[in-house]
Amino acid sequence: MQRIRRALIDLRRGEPVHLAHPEGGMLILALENLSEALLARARTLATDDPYLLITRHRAHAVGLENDDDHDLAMALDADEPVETAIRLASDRAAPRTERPGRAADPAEQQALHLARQATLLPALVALGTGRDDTRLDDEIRCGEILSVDIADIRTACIENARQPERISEARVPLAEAEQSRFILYREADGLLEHVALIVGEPDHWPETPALRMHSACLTGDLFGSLRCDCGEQLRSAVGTIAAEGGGVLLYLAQEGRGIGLANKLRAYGLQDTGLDTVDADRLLGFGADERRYEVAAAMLNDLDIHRVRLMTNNPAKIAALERHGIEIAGREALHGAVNRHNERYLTTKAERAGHWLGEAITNAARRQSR
Ligand SMILES: Nc1nc2c(ncn2[C@@H]2O[C@H](COP(=O)(O)OP(=O)(O)OP(=O)(O)O)[C@@H](O)[C@H]2O)c(=O)[nH]1
Ligand SMILES: [Zn+2]
Repeated sequence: MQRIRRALIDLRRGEPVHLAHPEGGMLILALENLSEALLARARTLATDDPYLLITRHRAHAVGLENDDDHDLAMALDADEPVETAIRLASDRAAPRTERPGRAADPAEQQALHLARQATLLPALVALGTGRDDTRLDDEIRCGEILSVDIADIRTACIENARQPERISEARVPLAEAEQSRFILYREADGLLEHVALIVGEPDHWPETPALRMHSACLTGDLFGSLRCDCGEQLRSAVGTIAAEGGGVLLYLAQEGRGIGLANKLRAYGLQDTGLDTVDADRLLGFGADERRYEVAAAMLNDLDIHRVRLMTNNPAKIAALERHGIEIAGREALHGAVNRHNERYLTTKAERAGHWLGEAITNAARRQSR
């Protein structure tokens, strides 16, 4: 797990990472850190030419032929590989291209998974490496290049989700809920931290406590952004939980529906050119919602909470918690105000992600389709 964590950090820092697998290995470079110098360094350690890996979402969004909806491996122009890679995969362009791609193999899919875990753009340049390349072996041995076993990526991800550890806690009176306690959990690889906000005294909670499972939104929660409804939902949830006699709010480090703040801001840029929130994420290479809820369920288990009334408009959250063994005894809606900046975002959530957003949004959607 330590090695996977270092792989994420190396990719984020613009270092090549070696993925070892039985049929040989590959060096991967994060597209968003790609430069002529980085590619030149990788070339000295690899046996094959560089090629590009992109997700099926990106392929679909830019209209590439991809019958079976696979992640794609694509050749790069031999003369200008860096430029072609950036043109084909970055958020700066959405080219139509006839360039043929082949389905990414399982190792390449895991490589893309690593880029997503690192909350980088999910696009990589890969170069095949030989079995007994002394130069590469030397760099790996002296720690210049990290080599991880491809099979370890998925295992590490699963183990991580199962073991968020309770690290510290404190009483923190809040404006909307004076009797509140923060408990901080850290995922096993040491990277992500999530908070459980305990409102009221658990011994005096209603038999089925209210739960708000809230994904981080720096722009909305902290700065009151008008582009979304998150800040209002957060504060109103805390107030409602307190008024109902107590319960819990999980504040999850899943900024931007799991794509990270950097990519959320990229997506906002694309939305300003006319795309909706789902299509913007797809163009960047992400699915409509990249969040997972194993960690949330593990935190609830640790808190000995197994049955809740969930405060959400999102059917996927209910399904995910039930899948992870939490009983949902009821749902409470949670609406923020609609304004001219968030109207389209909320309408898209209702129409494309099936959120139950009530009359205000149905009316807004009707107005937009006129
Ligand atoms: N990718 C992306 N994420 C966004 C955008 N606007 C808001 N978000 C993120 O969407 C998430 C919303 O989280 P929640 O309010 O917990 O979840 P929800 O899916 O809206 O469901 P509810 O429980 O009904 O609120 C946060 O992580 C925000 O950062 C956007 O335009 N693009
Ligand atoms: Zn938000």
